[in-house]
Amino acid sequence: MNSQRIWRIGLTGGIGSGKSTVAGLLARHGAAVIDADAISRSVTATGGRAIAAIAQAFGPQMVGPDGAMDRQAMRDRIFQDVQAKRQLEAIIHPLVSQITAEQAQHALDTGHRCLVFDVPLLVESGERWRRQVDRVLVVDCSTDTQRQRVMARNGLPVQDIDRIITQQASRAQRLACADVVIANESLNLLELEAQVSQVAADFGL
Ligand SMILES: CC(C)(COP(=O)(O)OP(=O)(O)OC[C@H]1O[C@@H](n2cnc3c(N)ncnc32)[C@H](O)[C@@H]1O)[C@@H](O)C(=O)NCCC(=O)NCCS
Ligand SMILES: Nc1ncnc2c1ncn2[C@@H]1O[C@H](COP(=O)(O)OP(=O)(O)OP(=O)(O)O)[C@@H](O)[C@H]1O
Repeated sequence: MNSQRIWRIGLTGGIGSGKSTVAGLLARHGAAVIDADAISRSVTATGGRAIAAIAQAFGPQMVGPDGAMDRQAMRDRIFQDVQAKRQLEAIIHPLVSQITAEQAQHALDTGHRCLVFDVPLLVESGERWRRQVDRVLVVDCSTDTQRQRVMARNGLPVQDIDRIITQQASRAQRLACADVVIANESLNLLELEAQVSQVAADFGL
């Protein structure tokens, strides 16, 4: 493929699929990674741009004494109440879009030719994200592997993980949107690196 062209890659996958790991590997190949989860965390951290709106919509108890959103309380709330989830997304997603666009412009200005948008909810967003990217790269694994990885990573109880998984697009829906799939199942990290190197080469990295 032409190494001079600009590639905008939408990287997505279910919770614990390995998106951030793949994003980190693509960054090592020279991609500029724009991480929607990290931006979402920054706007809900102490002094973040979403804090005032969150306190207004959910009550001041949803903001801790440090001025950051109480993430555990919010997780417990939104994955049990679809209305609350929509309300939080309506506050956070426009900010994420705005900061994403700023970071993408900065990446282009500093000479990057491959931009990777790490967006957990790319498929769920319908056309909103898909029309902004040239290719959709899905990191895929079984639901059981998702559970095991998330439990090992942050000790979330399995019923909480399952609640999140059921609120996300299904594996089949995600695969139906994919232009490229990284099958991150029964692979050790070296084997994953090899798959990512192949994908990176296809995008001029
Ligand atoms: C629910 C929150 C408080 C949980 O925080 P926590 O620190 O436990 O997890 P973290 O932010 O690292 O997210 C982990 C994963 O949860 C899943 N997840 C997060 N938000 C959502 C959501 N709105 N719908 C479905 N899955 C979600 C994603 O797979 C994500 O990668 C937080 O994720 C949040 O503020 N979510 C709303 C904003 C959002 O939609 N973020 C997703 C991408 S912009
Ligand atoms: N092939 C693999 N072998 C072993 N561990 C892996 C592999 N892929 C990912 N992991 C581990 O699984 C966990 C989840 O991976 P990662 O954080 O990249 O997923 P994610 O899709 O970004 O998750 P989330 O949506 O929750 O942010 C991490 O601890 C990571 O190190």
